[in-house]
Amino acid sequence: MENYAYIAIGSNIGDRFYYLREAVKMLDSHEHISVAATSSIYETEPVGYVHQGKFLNMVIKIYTSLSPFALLDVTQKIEQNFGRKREIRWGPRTLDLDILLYNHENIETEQLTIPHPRMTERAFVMIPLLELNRDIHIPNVTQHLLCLVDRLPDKEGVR
Ligand SMILES: Nc1nc2nc(S)n(CCO)c2c(=O)[nH]1
Repeated sequence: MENYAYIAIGSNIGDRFYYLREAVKMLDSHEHISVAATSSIYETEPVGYVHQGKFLNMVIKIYTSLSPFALLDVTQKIEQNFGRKREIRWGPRTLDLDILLYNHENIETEQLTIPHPRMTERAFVMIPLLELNRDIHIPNVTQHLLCLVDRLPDKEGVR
């Protein structure tokens, strides 16, 4: 299992704890995936489409020999297994699995964008993620911040 990935898990319908626990169990029981770490479970106010119930959110770290697209296929099958219907795009769902990071890779296709495009705007993702790894490197995000810093005019020491 030479690759690692971080996956965000959310649910805001039905037995939310059950859906989160089962999703982790199903991922860990996959022959090409092993769950290395799980964050605490957070209850969070819905963002985006606010007329819906509170979510339970968590983030897990996995090791996998699957490619990012094969991993996406597994996560989508698990969502479907729990009756995930993408009726309202931002609407309520029994289970949501989002691949946040896959090694240090940048992937941009119709089906899959990694790092997840909205992850840094979402406390319900960033808090559990930082709980697992406070030194997380988010490709193409931290570099923007670094290049901003580079743009500051040279200053002698401020002291
Ligand atoms: N708090 C919270 N709000 C959300 N809005 C959407 S869409 N989602 C689904 C994640 O894509 C969530 C979520 O998981 N948690």
